[in-house]
Amino acid sequence: MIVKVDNLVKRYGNLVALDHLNLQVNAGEIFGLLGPNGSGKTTAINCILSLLKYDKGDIHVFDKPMSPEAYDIKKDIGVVMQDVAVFNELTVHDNIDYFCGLYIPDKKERKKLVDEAIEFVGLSDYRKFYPKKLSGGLLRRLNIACGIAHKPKLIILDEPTVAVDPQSRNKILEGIVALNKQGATVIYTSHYMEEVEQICSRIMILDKGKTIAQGTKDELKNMISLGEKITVEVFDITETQLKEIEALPHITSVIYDGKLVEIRSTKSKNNLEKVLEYIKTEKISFGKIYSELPTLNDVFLEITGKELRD
Ligand SMILES: Nc1ncnc2c1ncn2[C@@H]1O[C@H](COP(=O)(O)OP(=O)(O)OP(=O)(O)O)[C@@H](O)[C@H]1O
Repeated sequence: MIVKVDNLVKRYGNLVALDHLNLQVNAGEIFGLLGPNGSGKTTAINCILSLLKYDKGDIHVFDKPMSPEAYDIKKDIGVVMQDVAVFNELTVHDNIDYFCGLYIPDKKERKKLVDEAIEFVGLSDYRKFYPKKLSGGLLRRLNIACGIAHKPKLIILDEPTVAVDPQSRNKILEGIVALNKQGATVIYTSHYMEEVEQICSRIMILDKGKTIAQGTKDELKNMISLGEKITVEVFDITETQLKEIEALPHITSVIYDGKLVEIRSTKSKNNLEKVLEYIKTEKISFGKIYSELPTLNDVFLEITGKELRD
């Protein structure tokens, strides 16, 4: 097991930031820690890294007890924190070289690793740039290169795409998948459910310091009763017709905002067909009609009663 956290409790004064958290990360996974702001993701990461003291619990990394002095463990971990931490006085190349040098003393070996990292995050054209001259997205990519250049076995990324342009975001996500394919185990925290769905092999959803669900994205979606959401663009529909749609088999709710009818149903075959049949029989004129499978936001919504997004 790469990381094992048992019954972790962390309090800040009276606030319980982590409430008996249990977590296991297996070799080769991209493990996603998904939760709204303030759910405890960063606190969990900081405890795993022994950056924070905690009130109760056990943490093992690479099957060894983690502690602030566990340097043999730390050398195999690459960390990319939420706030960019690079030296403004050093160029892109020299920043990466500096951080890589903390782990790799051999100059020749380090040169190869630094060049690879620069190439990997797509900063080849910016090697001699100072951080102040980089856009937010490029700066994040530099931050990532500094954390991963020494090819650690475990890479922990805490919300690496916050406030990043779509091009850099895609580059970052592709890079994480590539690092994983090269053999690194990854812990990825985010409050963007789409990203977590896209790259993570297993996901834990946190809320208020507690695990509310975990599994693959399909397992998570199977935990809830929502089967699909059907949306119909309708120009004119009566209250009675909306009630009749709601009374169709497997339909759990119908909401109309004056333009779109949102129909939620439980898991069952032919829901869309039945809705379409009704609309045709009633000669209701409609524009677009489409069906969507549940998202991780729906999972969060059904379990907690609130949206994942702020
Ligand atoms: N140093 C601190 N002192 C007091 N409270 C803190 C401290 N750090 C975090 N908290 C609180 O602990 C809870 C968990 O915060 P944490 O930063 O771990 O959440 P998060 O899921 O990482 O959120 P975000 O995405 O906003 O970073 C929040 O209520 C936060 O306000």
